[in-house]
Amino acid sequence: MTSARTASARSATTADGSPVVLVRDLKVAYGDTPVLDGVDLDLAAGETVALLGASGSGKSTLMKALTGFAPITGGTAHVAGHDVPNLARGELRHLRADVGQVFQQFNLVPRLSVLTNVLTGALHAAGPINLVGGFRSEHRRLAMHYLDRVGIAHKATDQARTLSGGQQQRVAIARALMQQPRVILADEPVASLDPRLADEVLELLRGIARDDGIPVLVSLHVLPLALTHSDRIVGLRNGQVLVTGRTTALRREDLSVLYDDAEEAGDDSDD
Ligand SMILES: Nc1ncnc2c1ncn2[C@@H]1O[C@H](COP(=O)(O)OP(=O)(O)OP(=O)(O)O)[C@@H](O)[C@H]1O
Repeated sequence: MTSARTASARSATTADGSPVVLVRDLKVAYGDTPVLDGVDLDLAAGETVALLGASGSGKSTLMKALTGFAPITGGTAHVAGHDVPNLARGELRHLRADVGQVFQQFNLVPRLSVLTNVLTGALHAAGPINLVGGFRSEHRRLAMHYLDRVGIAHKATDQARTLSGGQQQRVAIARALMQQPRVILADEPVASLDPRLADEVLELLRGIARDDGIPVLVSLHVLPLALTHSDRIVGLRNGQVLVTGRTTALRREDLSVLYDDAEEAGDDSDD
């Protein structure tokens, strides 16, 4: 039987010290249509990498490819020690247990308590058999620890549906942490939040990367948010990496090539 692991983050580098995520020349195609065409990506312990690109550039597909949900047709992708393109079907569960995911829609169960929602994160690793007899006390302690980590322990017994969007996203992040992931992939995690809450949630994710050592890949539509809340930026255009570099070395103008034919890359305010 699987028992709750300790609250400390597991190593965010592989045994030889290489990045947790190492992608080279990755290609993804749906049928005859290429969607990713030669993408390179590294994610190392402690860093937050913002993934930018116009709608349809391939951001979600890249995230899906890293968790075995997109058809990889070439290149290599190592994620938390898993050789993604060559995984046997039964190994996918282990890959997905090592990858915490956060989405635009928080995907909480509205009528369940905040605590129970977080506890479901443990199922990724433990499997449904551990539902029999309910969650163990170690899991409950761990869930409270992570609720405290995201600043929302006082809401533990409230129904998830009663929380604000920003609070719900914090619960979703706590649920991802409950997996004790080796990496977090956050696909447009603040697209439904107002600018102040977006800042808070992105700082929370960055703090988790920095303080807990779990690298975060976060896709964003809004350039100023990426420039404020990331250590590095990877910019996709038509399935290729067009811009990449340390965030402090990039200016908004450097990134405009990602959006030349697209809508305005966005601002971080609604006005
Ligand atoms: N299951 C699928 N079958 C066929 N084509 C797909 C599939 N999923 C995505 N695509 C195509 O792949 C391209 C990249 O889509 P993707 O969702 O990765 O872009 P994105 O950068 O995440 O866009 P957005 O910012 O709008 O979410 C698009 O042209 C899309 O139509």
